Amino acid sequence: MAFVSQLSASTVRHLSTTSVARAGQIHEMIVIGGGLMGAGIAQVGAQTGHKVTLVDLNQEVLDRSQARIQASIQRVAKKQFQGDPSAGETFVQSALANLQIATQPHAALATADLVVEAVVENLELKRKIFQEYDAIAPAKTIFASNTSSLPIGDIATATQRLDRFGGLHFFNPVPVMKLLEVIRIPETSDATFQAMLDWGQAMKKTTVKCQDTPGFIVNRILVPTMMEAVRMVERGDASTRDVDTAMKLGAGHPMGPFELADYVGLDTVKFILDGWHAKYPDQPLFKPSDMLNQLVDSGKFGIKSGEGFYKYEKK
Ligand SMILES: CCCCCCCCCCCCC[C@H](O)CC(=O)SCCNC(=O)CCNC(=O)[C@H](O)C(C)(C)COP(=O)(O)OP(=O)(O)OC[C@H]1O[C@@H](n2cnc3c(N)ncnc32)[C@H](O)[C@@H]1OP(=O)(O)O
Ligand SMILES: NC(=O)c1ccc[n+]([C@@H]2O[C@H](COP(=O)([O-])OP(=O)(O)OC[C@H]3O[C@@H](n4cnc5c(N)ncnc54)[C@H](O)[C@@H]3O)[C@@H](O)[C@H]2O)c1
Repeated sequence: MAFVSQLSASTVRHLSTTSVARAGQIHEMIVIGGGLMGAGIAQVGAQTGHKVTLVDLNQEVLDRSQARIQASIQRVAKKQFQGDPSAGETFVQSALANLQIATQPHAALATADLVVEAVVENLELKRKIFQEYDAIAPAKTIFASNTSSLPIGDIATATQRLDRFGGLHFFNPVPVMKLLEVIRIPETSDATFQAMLDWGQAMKKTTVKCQDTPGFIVNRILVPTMMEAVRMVERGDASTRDVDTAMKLGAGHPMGPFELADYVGLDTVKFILDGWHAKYPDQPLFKPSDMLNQLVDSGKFGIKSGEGFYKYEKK
């Protein structure tokens, strides 16, 4: 991350106290990673009146994120302001005015109350980013990861601010899914945890609290269910299509497990599965899946690449 190294420590004033942004006082936020999740988090932040800076590796990726955000805000406005297009347009324009994009975070980091990281599911990358941000962020800034499967504590120890570190786990698609899991590590201070919960409410999400336990709440239950679906197909018990149909019509899920995997992104699904297999090698459910590996090896990442378990029309 050359851009962070370019900063001299003296360009950003470090506060001498370790007080965090007070509860309900998170106004300025940085989202690192403008992919599926980061773009959604940035969008909802901007829609709910936060000053947001979205950071990614290059302008091309950021332009794609911005286009996705614009299209999604339009959908939200159409739904929320049915029959009042002028109010809808005001909503869209004020949300967009709250959103900046940047390949370098330093200007925003000088005053940020919160940094939410949503880069690819790779522990070393997340640790490296947080270590670099920690050296230049003010003391008040709370750091949080949107990781699906990595222990928050393993990411947080790259920083000197364990008391101001937590997990903020959103669900895909962020503008639609109402849940936010708020995770604390043993060192997270009560003030930090409360600030994250209050922020979740300001983001108009329903928050649930969880300790730093594998998969938090949803993925602890969802991942084994999805893996059981893979094992069924591998054994030849049923087809992917029939498993999906069964779970939608018989269990009331909006998407079947293979549709959901394509929606999440098979590259991300593989990161999660490989990580859990490395951590729990004796758990047969998390053993690598040839079916999944072959798709990822051939660049079939699901909806985002146009093909995964199913084929999709390019948007
Ligand atoms: C099996 C393979 C391998 C398994 C390996 C195991 C590894 C497991 C990996 C686990 C991954 C975990 C990932 C993460 O940590 C946790 C998650 O996020 S899990 C995912 C959670 N999400 C879901 O479960 C989504 C379920 N699906 C739905 O709810 C719906 O299908 C949908 C996505 C909302 C889409 O609904 P549809 O009705 O199909 O489609 P519409 O287009 O009509 O949309 C409905 C409604 O929503 C609005 N909308 C949809 N998308 C957006 C958007 N991006 N922005 C704004 N608005 C959106 C749309 O306008 C519609 O509104 P309406 O018109 O109805 O008012
Ligand atoms: N996809 C989901 O359904 C989902 C749901 C909840 C949580 N998550 C978690 O959210 C995180 C992001 O997942 P995603 O699906 O948005 O991934 P994604 O691949 O869509 O996006 C990741 C983004 O990170 C950017 N990036 C990579 N390295 C970077 C760096 N050094 N600095 C800045 N940006 C960088 C990439 O360019 C990309 O735009 C992962 O930890 C994932 O586990 C994913």
